Amino acid sequence: MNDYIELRLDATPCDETRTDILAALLAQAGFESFVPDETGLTAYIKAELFDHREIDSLLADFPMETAFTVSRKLVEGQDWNKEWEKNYFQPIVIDDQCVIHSSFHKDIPECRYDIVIDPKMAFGTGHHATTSLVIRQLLAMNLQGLNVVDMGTGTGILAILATMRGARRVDAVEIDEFAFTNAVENMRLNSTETVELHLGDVAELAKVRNVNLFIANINRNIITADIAAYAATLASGATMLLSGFYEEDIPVIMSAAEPLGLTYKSHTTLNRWCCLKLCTA
Ligand SMILES: C[S@@+](CC[C@H](N)C(=O)[O-])C[C@H]1O[C@@H](n2cnc3c(N)ncnc32)[C@H](O)[C@@H]1O
Repeated sequence: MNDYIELRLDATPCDETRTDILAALLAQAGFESFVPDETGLTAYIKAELFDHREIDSLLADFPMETAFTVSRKLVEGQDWNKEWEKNYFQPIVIDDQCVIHSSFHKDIPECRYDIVIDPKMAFGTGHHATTSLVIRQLLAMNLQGLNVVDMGTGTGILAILATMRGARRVDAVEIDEFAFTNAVENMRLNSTETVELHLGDVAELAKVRNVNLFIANINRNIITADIAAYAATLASGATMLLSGFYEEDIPVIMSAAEPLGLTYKSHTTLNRWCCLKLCTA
């Protein structure tokens, strides 16, 4: 278990745009986990990767007029995950249909779909806008009998829900070894071990074909770089759900998608984040 630095950044003024930008910049600097609140953001990085000069220059170049107060402390590895989970991951209900909670939670609201996630360091508890936007789409669609890909599965949350919603085959791909291991555990917790988990990147799609629903909640740059390989897996009449980017990024995504025969169907947004639905002919 690693020791972590807990970095606390209070922003004045503070709003969701600022904490989102801050989290994105800190992610590039190696931070792994982010807990935004009304006054700022708490973020975590492995102690050996922490470089205060990088934080100073990142804040100096922050793109919006903002004053920051910064403090940090060392969090020893042993209890870190447990602390984080207990303090910050509360059960969440989406569209009155789907509850996501951890195995240690008590008094869980009853819902048609009950997903257990012990996230450790992986992304995907349903609390981030991008995850919940995709979950809402999955709850609204008929997934019965579909072949599904979940690219960038993180905790496996979307692959788990797709399986619960009746998908026939679900392939889930994750590049990060830690998240992959966590997804394996979460599949077991939800009895969804039928999900075919792949450790790797877009190259894992080489043998995947005839996909009816392709989900990728990653980020704009990876999606635009890899979308041709995503499109190559699709059956006719397939749907693609893309997230992990802002509404203003839609034209960039569409300029990569349209030459591949993918057309715009609709999009939903939450806190500027976007879930884009595309379809093939
Ligand atoms: C934003 S998280 C989404 C997690 C989960 N699917 C959700 O919706 O909450 C993106 C995930 O994609 C993974 N990832 C990043 N680049 C990737 C790539 N090129 N191929 C596969 N997975 C990737 C990250 O490690 C991370 O777990």
